[in-house]
Amino acid sequence: MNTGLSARLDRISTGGRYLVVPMDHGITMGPVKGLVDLESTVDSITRGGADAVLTQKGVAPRVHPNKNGQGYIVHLNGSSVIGPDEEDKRRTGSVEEALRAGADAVSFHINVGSNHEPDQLTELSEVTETAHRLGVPVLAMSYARGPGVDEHDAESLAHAVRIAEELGADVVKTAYSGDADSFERVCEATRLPVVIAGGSRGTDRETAEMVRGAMDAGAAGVSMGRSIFQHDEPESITRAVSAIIHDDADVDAAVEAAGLGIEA
Ligand SMILES: CC(=O)[C@@H](O)[C@H](O)C[C@H](N)C(=O)O
Ligand SMILES: O=CC(=O)COP(=O)(O)O
Repeated sequence: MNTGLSARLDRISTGGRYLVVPMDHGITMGPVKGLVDLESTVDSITRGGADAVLTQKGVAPRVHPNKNGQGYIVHLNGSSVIGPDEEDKRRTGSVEEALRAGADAVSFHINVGSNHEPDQLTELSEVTETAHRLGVPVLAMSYARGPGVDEHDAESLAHAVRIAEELGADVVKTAYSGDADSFERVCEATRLPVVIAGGSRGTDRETAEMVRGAMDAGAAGVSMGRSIFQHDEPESITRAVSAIIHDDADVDAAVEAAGLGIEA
């Protein structure tokens, strides 16, 4: 048994449920709302109930003093929207660097269906080998993304999450298919805990309904970035999402308990 790996998984989750807030978008999108004052955002979302925050290695010194003892994941590849091909995620760090940056886990993004899929499958496989040798869990961000690929098609998402398991990941994140019935098919495709990305920010109710639907379909939580870190009240929206993930709250109770009853 890999005791280091399971101990570290416990640091980024609560009772097998995951509320991870990724903030690696500084490479993808630049210093967007919520990422300029990263320190304050990290403090708010960890006070609101996030199990872990996720960033690229360079900003680790800005994360640690503000994460209120919660978990930390370092992301190991990236690309930008102004670069030649956003789907071409390139390595930005190693597992060893992530450990030196104080990570409890690493994450790696693959675009299943893109022109870069072959290289990304090899790289994810290499990352899981190194990480497991060092007792470090791997969160695979496995998207169905590429020319002619429907990013929300349940069959494609099921294939994407299955690839993550086949390559040795411990947790897999993918996009939500849009409803609980179709997302059940995605969760059934793998034994891994499945967490959903949020995508671009919607209303509070839309965010809560997406999380509730995913949990009803068998998901283990979220790796939700923009819907949380771009919110005017990141601590409150984190509380709402946490109520659904950690306390099985329904949408109305979660939104109201977080003080978000009136839609912004
Ligand atoms: C900006 C996006 O479309 C996201 O889905 C990213 O691809 C996911 C990831 N967090 C990133 O910024 O690379
Ligand atoms: O790393 C990025 C994610 O996990 C998802 O980010 P989003 O902003 O919720 O799509």
